[in-house]
Amino acid sequence: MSAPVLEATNLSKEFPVHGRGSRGTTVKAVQNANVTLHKGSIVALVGESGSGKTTVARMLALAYPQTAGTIRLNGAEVSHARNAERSYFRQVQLIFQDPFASLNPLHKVRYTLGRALRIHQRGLRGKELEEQTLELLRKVNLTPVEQFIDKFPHELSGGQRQRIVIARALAVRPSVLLGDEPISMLDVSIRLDILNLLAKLRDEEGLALLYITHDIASARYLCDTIQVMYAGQMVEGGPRESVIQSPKHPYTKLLLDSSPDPGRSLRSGDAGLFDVAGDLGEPPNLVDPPSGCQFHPRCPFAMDECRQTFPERTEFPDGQWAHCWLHQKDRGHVLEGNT
Ligand SMILES: Nc1ncnc2c1ncn2[C@@H]1O[C@H](COP(=O)(O)OP(=O)(O)OP(=O)(O)O)[C@@H](O)[C@H]1O
Repeated sequence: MSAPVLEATNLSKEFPVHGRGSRGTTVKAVQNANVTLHKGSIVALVGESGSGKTTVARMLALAYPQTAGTIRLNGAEVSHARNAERSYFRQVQLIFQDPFASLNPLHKVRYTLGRALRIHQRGLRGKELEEQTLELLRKVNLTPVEQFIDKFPHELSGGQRQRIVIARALAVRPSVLLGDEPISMLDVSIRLDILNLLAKLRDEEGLALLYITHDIASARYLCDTIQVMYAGQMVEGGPRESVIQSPKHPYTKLLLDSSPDPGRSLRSGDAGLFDVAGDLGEPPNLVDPPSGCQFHPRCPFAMDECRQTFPERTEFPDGQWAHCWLHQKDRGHVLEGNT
């Protein structure tokens, strides 16, 4: 495999808690997270609400400084010198959940995209600017392009707005897209179209993508690699089918069991698709998280070790890995079956 485009190692984030009596208290939002993104490949970061996915994305986008850990873009550690940051911001683009909030309601598509294009190509104007704007609209499948270029955000549907947000990100020719739940606020009927667009951008533009979701079925549909987060800790990861067919962490198994059948065809148009069903129970309080593996209070297989120490990473032959004491204790077989 080619060298990583973006690589984060042992990233941690603690947020200070404000208020009376909370001096020195922090929310341990992310602990020792590793993410590696390659050109032409999509990694899913899957976990329930509050597991730290957005915080990881924001650290990767330099929107939050990390408490610990390193980020490397094309092998070079991220420097906070102003010029270096500017180049980083161009190469790493973040796409949010809500396409309406991401667009200025007073600006037409032509202005929004033109402005982004000129960030990368300062002298761009006139016919060339128009041509490149139209080309961006084609790339995100908003055709016939003439119908869209002079629209305001409120004249577009949610899916069309998210395509404009993606086109604006592409305008600066990034190498990495970070999509934070990019389909979760869209109508079910168009979610698949946006996932297909992201897949096309991976294949045709060679982008490296991080796809953040609470829904493992959409991760399976889109992504090459899946990583699972629980309460700020990365608990499992690996090639998509290995993680889905043979989860190595009890939390991944719970997510799969609570999800609408991830094996069901996404072409079925099932309205419930991409929404986690079932009761996953309460995630822990990250101000005072459980010791050891944070999943242990909910884990049917919890042992003494789980309460004491977060387990080392166990590697499996096909690139799958997990942090779970079951494997350290040769008890991984208890996870087999029923997924
Ligand atoms: N700015 C902040 N200040 C304090 N705590 C924060 C801040 N941002 C996030 N947190 C806390 O960090 C933890 C992780 O939050 P985060 O938003 O990263 O999770 P998430 O998996 O993206 O969830 P969601 O899908 O709901 O956005 C949560 O406990 C959250 O309350």
